[in-house]
Amino acid sequence: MLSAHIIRNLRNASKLASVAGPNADRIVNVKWSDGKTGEFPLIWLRDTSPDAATYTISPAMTARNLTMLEFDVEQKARKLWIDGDGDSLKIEWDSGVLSTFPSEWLQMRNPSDQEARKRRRKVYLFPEETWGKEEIEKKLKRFSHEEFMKNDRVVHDFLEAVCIDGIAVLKGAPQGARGAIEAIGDRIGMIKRTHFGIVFEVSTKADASNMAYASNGGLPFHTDFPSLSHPPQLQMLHMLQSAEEGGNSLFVDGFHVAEQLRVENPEVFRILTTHSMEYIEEGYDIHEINGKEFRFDYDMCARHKVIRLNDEGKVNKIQFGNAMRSWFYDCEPSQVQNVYRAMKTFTDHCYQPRNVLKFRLEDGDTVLWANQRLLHTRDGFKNAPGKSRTLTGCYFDWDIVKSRVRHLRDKLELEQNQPSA
Ligand SMILES: C[N+](C)(C)CCCC(=O)O
Ligand SMILES: O=C(O)CCC(=O)C(=O)O
Ligand SMILES: [Fe+2]
Repeated sequence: MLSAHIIRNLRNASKLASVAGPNADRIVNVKWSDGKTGEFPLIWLRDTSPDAATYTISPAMTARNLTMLEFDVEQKARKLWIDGDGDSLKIEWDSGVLSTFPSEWLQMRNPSDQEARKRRRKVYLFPEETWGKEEIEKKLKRFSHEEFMKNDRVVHDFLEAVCIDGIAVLKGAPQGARGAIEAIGDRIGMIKRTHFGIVFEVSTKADASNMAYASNGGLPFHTDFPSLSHPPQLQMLHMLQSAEEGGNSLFVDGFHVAEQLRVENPEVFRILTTHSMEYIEEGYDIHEINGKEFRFDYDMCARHKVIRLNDEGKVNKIQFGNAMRSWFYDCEPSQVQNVYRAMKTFTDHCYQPRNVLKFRLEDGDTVLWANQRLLHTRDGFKNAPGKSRTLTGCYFDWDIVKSRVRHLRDKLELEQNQPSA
């Protein structure tokens, strides 16, 4: 949908000066009065034409009517011209459809403008930099829980920080009151349910279903649920009752550690990016669903590389958890020793003081982070008499979190907003 922000820009857009083509490559050349130029593929102009024959646009949906089965990708235009004193490009197609492309519409989508393409790529909200201790201590964003609950701009800024820095904090929810996770979850959109329920509670329990529930001991750095082939992409924890001593939260940017290893220890980097580790998680968890106690039995098994690279060779996922790591190494026995050396070096890097962010969640504080980027843990703790350290938590997936950021950019008319159809 065109937001008011875009409509306002439309009025300020510079005028179209001329149109030429299509040429032999079926490119239409456009010039603006300020000297800017644009190369627009003719078939793309037909396909994206902002009109009711091409798109169904209603308040609840924008969707293309054209089907690829029927779409003639060789179709031609009868006539192209600049209309309304340079306000728009008009194209009359052989089929009879008439398209109108406002000047600003073309400028924002100009396929030959590198700036426009760069701007567009930001829509994926990928992190641009990794961090070590010093960087994150300077830039870690903290917002008031109360402001988050009532101010959409704070929701946007908080979630944007989580996308870019991989972590952000909400301070000062009502102390000792349950329901913060649910309330924040509603404000974000949709919690991701796992075999530990919608909202889980971290406290020391009998018949613990997880190491975090088993004792007041510290835990090793891990990402949650390497046992799943699609582990939750984000994790949130809220401190209900902090420990008397210890129980600090520790985080490390796994992307940063991976980049260090790429430079400082290429052989370890090679092993961790090529050798899959297997993780198993067998047991059951009892949690509440719809007010009733619910037991879920599971036998999870998945394999991941500790460091996963995307097609361009950039680090894009980290999975590691020693508690669930299995006995199976799908390689020649002679390679196993080096796999262990690599895991050990990776873990040593995670614990290097230059990499670790450590802070204490006070009662009423919440932290949200990227579970496929950061590794996290807590240190050991001692409870005050009768006061058992308790956190509540849940998971999210990026699609929901990023959708919320984009939606708010549109709703609040923020400058980062991008057009849809
Ligand atoms: C936090 N909790 C217990 C719900 C899940 C932890 C998953 C893991 O240990 O990988
Ligand atoms: O106890 C904590 O602070 C964190 C435990 C943990 O690793 C988790 O909940 O995933
Ligand atoms: Fe965890």
